[in-house]
Amino acid sequence: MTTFIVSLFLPYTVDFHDLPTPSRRPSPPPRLASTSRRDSISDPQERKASLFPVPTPPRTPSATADHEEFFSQLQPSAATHFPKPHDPRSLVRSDSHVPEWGGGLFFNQPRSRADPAPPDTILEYAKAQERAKAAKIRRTQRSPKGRQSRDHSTDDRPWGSEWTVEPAIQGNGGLANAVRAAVDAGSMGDIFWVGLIGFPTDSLDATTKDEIHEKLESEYDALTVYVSDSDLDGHYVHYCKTILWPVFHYQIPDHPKSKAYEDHSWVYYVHLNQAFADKIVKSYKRGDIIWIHDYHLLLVPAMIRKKLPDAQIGFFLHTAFPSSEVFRCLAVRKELLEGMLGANLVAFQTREYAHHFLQTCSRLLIVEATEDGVQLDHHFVNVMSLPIGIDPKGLSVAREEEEVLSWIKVMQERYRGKRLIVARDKLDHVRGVRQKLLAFELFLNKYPEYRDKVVMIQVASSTTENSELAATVSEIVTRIDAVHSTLAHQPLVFLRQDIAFSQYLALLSVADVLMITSLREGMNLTCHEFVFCQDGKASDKKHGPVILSEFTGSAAVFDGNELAVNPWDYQKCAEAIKVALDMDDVEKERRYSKLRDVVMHHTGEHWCTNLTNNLAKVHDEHYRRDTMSIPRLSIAPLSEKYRRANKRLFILDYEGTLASYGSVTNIILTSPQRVIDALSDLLVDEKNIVYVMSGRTLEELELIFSRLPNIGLIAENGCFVREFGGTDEWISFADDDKTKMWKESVKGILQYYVERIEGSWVEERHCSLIFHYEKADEYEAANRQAGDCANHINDACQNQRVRAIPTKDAVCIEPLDWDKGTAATHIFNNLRKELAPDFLMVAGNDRDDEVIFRWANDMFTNGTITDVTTVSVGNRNTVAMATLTQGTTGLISVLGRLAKLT
Ligand SMILES: O=P(O)(O)OC[C@H]1O[C@H](O[C@H]2O[C@H](CO)[C@@H](O)[C@H](O)[C@H]2O)[C@H](O)[C@@H](O)[C@@H]1O
Repeated sequence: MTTFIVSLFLPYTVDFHDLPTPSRRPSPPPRLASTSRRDSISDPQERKASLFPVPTPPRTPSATADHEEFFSQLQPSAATHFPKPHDPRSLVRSDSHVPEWGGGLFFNQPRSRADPAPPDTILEYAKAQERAKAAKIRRTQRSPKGRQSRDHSTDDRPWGSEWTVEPAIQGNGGLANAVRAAVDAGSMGDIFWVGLIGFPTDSLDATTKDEIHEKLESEYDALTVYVSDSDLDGHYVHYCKTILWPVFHYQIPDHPKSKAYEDHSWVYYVHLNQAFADKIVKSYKRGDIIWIHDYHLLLVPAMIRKKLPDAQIGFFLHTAFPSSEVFRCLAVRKELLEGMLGANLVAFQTREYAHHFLQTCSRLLIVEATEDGVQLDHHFVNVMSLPIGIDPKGLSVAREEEEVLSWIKVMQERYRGKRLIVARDKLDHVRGVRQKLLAFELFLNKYPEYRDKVVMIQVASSTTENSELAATVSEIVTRIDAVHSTLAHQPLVFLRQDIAFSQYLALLSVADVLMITSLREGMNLTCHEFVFCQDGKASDKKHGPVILSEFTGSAAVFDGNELAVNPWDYQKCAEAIKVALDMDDVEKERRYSKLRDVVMHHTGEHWCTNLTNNLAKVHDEHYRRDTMSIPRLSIAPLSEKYRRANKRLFILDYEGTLASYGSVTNIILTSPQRVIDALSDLLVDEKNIVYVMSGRTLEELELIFSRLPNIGLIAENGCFVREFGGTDEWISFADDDKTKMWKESVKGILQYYVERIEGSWVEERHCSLIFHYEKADEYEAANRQAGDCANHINDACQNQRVRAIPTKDAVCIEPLDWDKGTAATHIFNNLRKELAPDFLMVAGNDRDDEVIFRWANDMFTNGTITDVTTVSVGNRNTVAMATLTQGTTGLISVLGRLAKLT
């Protein structure tokens, strides 16, 4: 059994050695400040000028230039980008920030043969297509037979004779580190990476491609997908980067260029996704697990599902998932959702993104979405959230490296007496660098007393795609420098290029504050790395605070222990800087220990292992259900029974059966109006007696069903019954004194868990107690403790005739003697003789409905009721006679069809 980790880029690439390297430079060892350029200046005047440069004209601030030189002692190259440049399997940066795709930045690699300039209009696009076609024909005519791919119309260099496998610069470093950590810990088994090799490959001949494929497959457990340069360009540079990436980060592209491109680049997106699906299908063996990652490959799950109906497929989205109102702006939107829904399990970084996805499916695909997933016509797709994390073990080794330790010393010396605010972001609109600089500028204006004491070091690698943003940012940098720099101090160090890995770790270690102001971001592993590096093992203990945009996934996991900011609120961001700098040690410590707990618990390894376990579980449930012989509810025989009946009794569960789960006042995913309409249609027929059963209190049920005064109700899972026919009275089965006693004992136990699980709480109903932990800070830990809590109560309260049942995000404690089955018995026994039904239909969806299914099945087998139908809505294993996989919508439509029969 192998797990395929499918991601756009492999964690490996290839460096060709038969050509000169464009930007590779030998990496000098870190030098202490005394060896830096300005310290070598002997003339004191000149030295002073160098130390304290005067503000310079716009766009070339000298302060920055000075610092750039300082940091460029290890200017990024393959040798400085990775902690272990010659070990392709080693830890990499979580966030790679490659400024240019396919630019041959660190390695000798071919350039793209696709048309580099994105046409502005559809007309230009059509012309470009024509040109490309003609060029292809010319190339084919020139090439010798069988070697069509080896043509060099744009690049005649012979790529191929000598190359080595190197760690990839492109791609998702966080994913690579997480998988590696899980494999090393032995929790993943065999894996195969599936992805692109990280550069355009049209210039490679077939033999070289085969050789690379073979080496990566046999020595690096990696399957290379080859696509044409134009497919890759259209997919990545255009559809992904100009359409999906902005939209997923709440930036609706309305630039004319984007609009013109939308329809055309979609084709390339499809092609590339298909190439990935084909590769996986070809390599798949029964029992293999397929994990597809991120927004580049949204269509792959459904493409694989088409060919491999039983495969175990998981999909994880690393970016944010926007609200349905934003997602629906995409021209091709249903296809994207349907593509993702080919998986058994679709997972997100946070609950918010998962919830957005559920709502989007519900609204755009008109399917039923519950908290657990999406109910499609023939199957259920589970949806969950699980935040990715870093690899503390790997990072711990990396920061012990001599180079990192030297840089820590260098920086401590260089910035002695200053408070350092640091950040490393790609200069992309979504990272909010502009907003951060404006907030910093405001901070300097508002609090001049800090001007000489604070330095913000902002590393921001830019791309040509974002030249407008780069220019705007440059202006702000220049302004800050011109206004706030003095002879002795420059408060802003703005680096327009990336820094070496060792410098990055050193910077995180010596900083006082980290400031991240992304306008949206799936997670932000830089924060996690900062927290890890602040523990004082490699440098002085810092335990510095994190100023973090509330729009990042990391803010959701840090849960208020960061200094959360809205990046558009410059005033508040400026204040947050002050709060961070003024924070006393006790408060720092309090926050830091919480942040560190999160970082050390939500590691990449934990993420990988949990995703794999969850996928196995849901796949097993889906598969088991499919192979079980419980028939689907068949409407024709049910209609026949309905027609011939003289009196019909319906007992229908509410949440999860008639309506999706939700609070009484806020039922988001399914409107109860449809439920009310369906039930009132049934109630029109005098032959029908209808009861709704629920775990909710009598007051809640009265509220929900206020418009159906005749309806019978079963509240608190069988502890109360309001009889059919329009009475206001409730029959209570439980003894008040006994209830009071057991509640006292159970509350004592629950108190223990409430104190230990932050965010948990106890809801008291008339005859039951519910221990809720859906908002717990540490959800996984809470989940485990909830299991203990249930066992604890079941052991301790045996004599009090109560039981604790773990349900989703809660433990329900209720009396043993009263349940939906006993309520149904009561109802049936009390029906007057002339109302005795010869038709019974019971519908439920959860394990607490099994008892009433059993009761109803018995009524049929012992001949008490002629026609009985028990239906389980959803996909669980059940004793019901039939299942209804279309979910609540399916049940409502069945009831609607019955109500129309005469
Ligand atoms: O720029 P791309 O090649 O399109 O890749 C997108 C980004 O992927 C990685 O970030 C994503 O995954 C991270 C880990 O789960 C998460 O923290 C981040 O929010 C996601 O966007 C990669 O780290 C970025 O450099 C890429 O830009």
